[in-house]
Amino acid sequence: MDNLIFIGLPGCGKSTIGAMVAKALALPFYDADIVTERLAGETIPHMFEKGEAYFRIRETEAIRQLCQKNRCVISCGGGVVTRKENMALLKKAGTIFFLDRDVEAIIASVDTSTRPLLEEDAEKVRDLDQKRRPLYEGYADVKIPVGSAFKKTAAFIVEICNKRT
Ligand SMILES: Nc1ncnc2c1ncn2[C@@H]1O[C@H](COP(=O)(O)OP(=O)(O)O)[C@@H](O)[C@H]1O
Ligand SMILES: O=C(O)C1=C[C@@H](OP(=O)(O)O)[C@@H](O)[C@H](O)C1
Ligand SMILES: [Mg+2]
Repeated sequence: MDNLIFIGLPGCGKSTIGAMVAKALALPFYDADIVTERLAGETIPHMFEKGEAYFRIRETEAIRQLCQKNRCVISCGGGVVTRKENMALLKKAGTIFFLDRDVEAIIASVDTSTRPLLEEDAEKVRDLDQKRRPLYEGYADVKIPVGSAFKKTAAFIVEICNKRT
């Protein structure tokens, strides 16, 4: 309960900004992708070789475990919104922040080699944006615009959190 949870497109800054926010608020930080890799004992690209469905099952196991935590910062993988089960768990576990970064900015900077769904083609972020935007918007408690300076975005989120407590 009472966790800060980040969702949004791959490359929008969830992992980086989540870690910054956790540090500033002196809260534990968990990256769901890293927890998934640790639980499964294999990398994300390796899991995707067995199919996206296999990765999604492993991802849900990580989300289930993370949702037991209290007062932590949790950065999810971009596709967490594709399973209702994940979002039912996360909704109960804390406040959901949708990090909304311009798709073109993501395409210009994202590392495709570690993200199997982008398979060396960052343009695929456009399709993901079309499919997932309604989900990100629908599940968000708070929508945060992300500019080029992640530090500023993190500081803005910290300010919101400090005002709430
Ligand atoms: N401090 C920063 N300021 C601006 N852009 C950054 C910074 N750190 C990383 N990036 C860019 O943001 C992209 C996404 O970061 P990441 O946190 O991994 O996103 P996500 O976890 O949402 O996929 C990276 O590809 C990188 O180009
Ligand atoms: O958008 C997606 O479906 C995915 C996003 C990735 O996380 P990031 O959003 O941190 O890149 C990772 O979970 C996996 O490659 C699938
Ligand atoms: Mg990430």
